[in-house]
Amino acid sequence: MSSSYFDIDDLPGPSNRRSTNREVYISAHDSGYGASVYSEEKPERPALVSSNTMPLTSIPGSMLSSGSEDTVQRLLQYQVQQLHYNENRSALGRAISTVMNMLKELQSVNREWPAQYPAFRSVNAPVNSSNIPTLLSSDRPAQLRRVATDLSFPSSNQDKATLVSLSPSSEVPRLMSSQLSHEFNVLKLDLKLGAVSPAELVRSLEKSAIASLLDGKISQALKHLLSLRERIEDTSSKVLVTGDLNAGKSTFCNALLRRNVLPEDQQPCTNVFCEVLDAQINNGVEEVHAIPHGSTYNRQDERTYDVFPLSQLERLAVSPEIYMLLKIYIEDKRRPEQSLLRNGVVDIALIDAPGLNMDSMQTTAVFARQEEIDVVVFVVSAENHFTLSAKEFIWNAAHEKAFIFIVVNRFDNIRDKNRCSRLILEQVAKLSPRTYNDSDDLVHFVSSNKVPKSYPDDGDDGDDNEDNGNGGTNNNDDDGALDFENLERCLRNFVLEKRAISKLAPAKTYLLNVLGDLEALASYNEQLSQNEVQRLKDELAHITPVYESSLQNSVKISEEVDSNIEKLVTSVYEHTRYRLENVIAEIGKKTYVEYPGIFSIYSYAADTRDAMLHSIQQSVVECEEFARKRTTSGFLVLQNLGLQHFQGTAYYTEKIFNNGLMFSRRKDLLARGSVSAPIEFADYIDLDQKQKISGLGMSITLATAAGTGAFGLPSTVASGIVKASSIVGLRNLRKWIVPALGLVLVCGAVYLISDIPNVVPRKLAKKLKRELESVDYIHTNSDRISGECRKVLKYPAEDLRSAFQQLLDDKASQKNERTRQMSQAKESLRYFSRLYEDSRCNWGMISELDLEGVITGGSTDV
Ligand SMILES: Nc1nc2c(ncn2[C@@H]2O[C@H](COP(=O)(O)OP(=O)(O)OP(=O)(O)O)[C@@H](O)[C@H]2O)c(=O)[nH]1
Repeated sequence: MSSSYFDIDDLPGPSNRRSTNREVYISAHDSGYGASVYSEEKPERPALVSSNTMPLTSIPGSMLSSGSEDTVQRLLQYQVQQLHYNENRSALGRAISTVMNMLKELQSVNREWPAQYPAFRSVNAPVNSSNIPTLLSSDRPAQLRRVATDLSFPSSNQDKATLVSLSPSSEVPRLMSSQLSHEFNVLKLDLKLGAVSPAELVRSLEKSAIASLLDGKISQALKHLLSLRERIEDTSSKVLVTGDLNAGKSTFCNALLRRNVLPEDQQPCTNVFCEVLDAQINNGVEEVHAIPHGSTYNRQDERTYDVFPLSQLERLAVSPEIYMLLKIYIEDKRRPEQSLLRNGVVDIALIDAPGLNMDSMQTTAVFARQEEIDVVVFVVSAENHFTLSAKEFIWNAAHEKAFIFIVVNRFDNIRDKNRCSRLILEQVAKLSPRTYNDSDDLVHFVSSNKVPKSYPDDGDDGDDNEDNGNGGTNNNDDDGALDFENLERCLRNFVLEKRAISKLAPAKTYLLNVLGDLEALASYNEQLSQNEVQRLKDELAHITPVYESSLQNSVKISEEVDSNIEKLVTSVYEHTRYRLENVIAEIGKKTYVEYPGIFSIYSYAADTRDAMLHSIQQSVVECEEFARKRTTSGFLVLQNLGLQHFQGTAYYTEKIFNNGLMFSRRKDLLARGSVSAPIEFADYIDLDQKQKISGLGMSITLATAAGTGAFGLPSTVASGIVKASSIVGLRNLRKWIVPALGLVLVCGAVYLISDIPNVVPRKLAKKLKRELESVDYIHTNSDRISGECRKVLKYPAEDLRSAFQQLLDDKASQKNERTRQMSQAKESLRYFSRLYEDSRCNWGMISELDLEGVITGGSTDV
């Protein structure tokens, strides 16, 4: 039996190499719930969908013993089918868990490192990127696959999309042109904003905004997977019976149930959807649960429905204004192989829909599209053939891939049965060629009111086996019963087969779509991560040597700068010391001011002292000037170093050096008046012993010379006097001593006074030297001047060092940042590679699940 009974010719064409292959899958496996994805290579991973052995529903011994060989064989087939169904169901259940875990992991990864999302470009949109031609050069037409489990076809104006990169061309993954040129299904972002194309939007949106949109999509997918899991775990199956007004839908349902449950009338009588279920579900109690509009039915909660006895059904079925659905629990006492509701394999619920008219059409169409409806049985009156509403409904259903089983009822009223069936089949062929091809299984001509009921007491009016008077009957009752039995068998098979498809196929298709999207997303991000790792590697390869050489330079230059500054400082110190030592050693050795005479000796001394101090101070100024020059040249050397390494960068800025500001704070001691050398009386007289003696000797000599000279006595006379004194005796000598001493004193005084011009400079020089020595003047000044050089040069040196430090800090932070990014990119690469492999592998395994494999083919085998 084919998998789909209506045309799939209008499915979109293949979109790319992989999609092309997937199309093979689609055409072979599409069950009307959207296309699938395809993997060329067989997965190598351990089987996600390993065989599972669900216990077979045991066949009651009574059935085996009481049933015919045919019945036993049929039951065995049901069991095998059920086993296959269970295997697929549990495999899909596990696959759903696996994919949910993958999605959850992606969600958490995406929150930490936003995943990149490829942009799609409409094939009609202008191409402006240089990498686009490769994307468009593919010889396949772009296409869309249907999204998720949505039954509707994509409209013709839906985006036909091709992938384009949102990254710079250097980062364009190589896979994009070949493998990613399809649009996402489940994880497709809803990017529609006026005239802006999704591709432009993707490009313009922040990475984080894309990530949060993707996050939302993942959450939706997780939710949907949960509902799919619930769906595949649901063991029941729902059959919707619909058709024209008065076609005999209720009668057909009753015939299937072998019991008059639903109200039948020549007048339209079913206005509310009636769902007939096995009373076992309702603890074996036969009753009606009428669900009012707006209420969500929960059998455990009586507030969600009203309870009525079965006898009230006729009244309830015509109260659409109060109730939207009637759940009718009835007991089917027939054997499982006969019962439809409780057949030992699957719990089937029959839903009798109101007859189709313009009002009910939409509602029924929506109802038929519901996920839980596994099969739609369309009842058409053999007398009326297909009405317009019927054609419209079947046409739409065909396009929506709902599975339709056609029952041509009231066949007993037809005289020329062959002509009738030929005409009806011709109509079916036009409406749905596939259904026509399988018409043996899918189109049945019956007379529902001729089916004998097991419960004649259920309000049966007794005309079950009689003509209802609507026309003559040429139908042989036995033939009719056989026809109906055949219909039942086909319907049962059809339900079982379609249940596998309607319940499991959406899960399979959705999983394949999610995995296809994950694979594409992973592949894209894997490639981006690879590019990122390579880019970071290149950057690190560039940054690391720069950092290391900057570090070495920085240490070397810092040491050089320190040593050069110290050399300069030492040279300035030594120069200053040498200069001051010389100057100080020389003071007192020359005449500084003219001696103005005995009456101005104080000013003479003061002027001499000031001149001496000035000469010292002058040399200090010269030393400072020398230091300024040396410091300026030192500054320039440092600045050149800075410019050499950092010109044009923000690390170093050129500065102007004003050496005139040097020594403005720390003044020379003399300038500060610390060395004052006050003038004292002693500064005029040199009482030094040696000087004194020599002075006195000199004065005697002078006195002698003066005496003799003054008194006109020759020196020989004087010595003669001395000799004479020794001859003349002490008395005579006494007469001479006083005048002689007076003479000596006068001579001494004359000498001292005359020596003042010499004594003052000498004494002051001595005094100054002593005072300068006491304050360690030479060292202090040398230290002050050289220290100022060090202090001043400290600033450009610091600037240079800080420039190096900033450069190093920058390089170090760049290096650290790149290293951090690298580890992230590697982590991301690992993750996306794994996601890619897992997605591919799981996709391959799920795609191999054959949901219909065991079906033995409708009525022919059973
Ligand atoms: N002769 C004949 N009459 C039938 C057959 N099936 C149903 N009827 C009669 O057709 C009339 C309508 O049957 P219903 O089962 O109420 O039809 P329906 O399609 O459920 O009606 P609405 O739901 O109200 O649209 C009843 O009088 C039935 O007895 C049949 O196979 N042969």
